[in-house]
Amino acid sequence: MTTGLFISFEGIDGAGKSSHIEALAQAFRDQGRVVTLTREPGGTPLAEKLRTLMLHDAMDPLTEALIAFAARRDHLVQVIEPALARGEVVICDRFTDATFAYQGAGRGFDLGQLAALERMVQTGTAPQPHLLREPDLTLWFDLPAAVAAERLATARVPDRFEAQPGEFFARVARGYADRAQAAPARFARIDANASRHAVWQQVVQAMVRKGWLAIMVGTKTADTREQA
Ligand SMILES: Nc1ncnc2c1ncn2[C@@H]1O[C@H](COP(=O)(O)OP(=O)(O)O)[C@@H](O)[C@H]1O
Ligand SMILES: Cc1cn([C@H]2C[C@H](O)[C@@H](COP(=O)(O)OP(=O)(O)O)O2)c(=O)[nH]c1=O
Repeated sequence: MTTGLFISFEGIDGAGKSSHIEALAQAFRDQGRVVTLTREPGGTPLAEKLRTLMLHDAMDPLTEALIAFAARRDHLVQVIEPALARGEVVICDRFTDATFAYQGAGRGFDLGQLAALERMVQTGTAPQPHLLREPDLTLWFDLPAAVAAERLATARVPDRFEAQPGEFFARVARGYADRAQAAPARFARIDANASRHAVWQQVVQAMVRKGWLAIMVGTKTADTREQA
């Protein structure tokens, strides 16, 4: 049977992830793979309720971190692990790196305690009892906070996170950089300060380097898909 793949997209709000997630899912489908496209917080009925609370209700950093991990546990058990067991490609808009970047670096919550929660929540869900479930690859959309803020200024009504000041996103961006430095084999850095087409090319190259997509997919860009 085909081995499942777990791919996460990460980056500060406005980095441009959403523009490419569906295009990547389609590229895998074009090559005959079944794709589960999902997101965090969210991905199950319970986790989507927790997402609504997290994005709109005021709370302290510990509550925020616990809600993120509670939603993640349900998502892992109900959706991610079963899809990986079926050999599917799971593409997830954010995962645990977001908790380290937003609740850790952004809000200042203790990173050691987050690591303990990560172990508790992400161990024991996979068939291998001691495996800490993590993405096989994380596409990190790296963009200066000031550029992301310019992009978001006209884009949409801000939620609790998007309404944060520039310094918050500068800290979150550093949080992502620290996570990437700590696990370089898992991260593919995408220079998000480029045209949509150039960003898409980098996404495809990251997949080709892993041997997960054939090179021909790179001829289809997120732009051409949007126009289709
Ligand atoms: N490469 C790019 N260059 C300029 N603007 C972009 C680019 N990619 C996305 N955008 C725009 O920036 C905003 C945020 O993009 P989005 O994909 O929603 O980011 P994210 O999902 O990372 O928060 C949107 O208005 C989008 O149209
Ligand atoms: C997964 C996760 C997301 N978040 C935040 C980051 C985002 O601001 C927000 C939702 O992410 P996202 O789905 O990217 O929002 P949008 O649909 O507006 O593009 O939740 C955390 O703070 N901690 C987490 O663990």
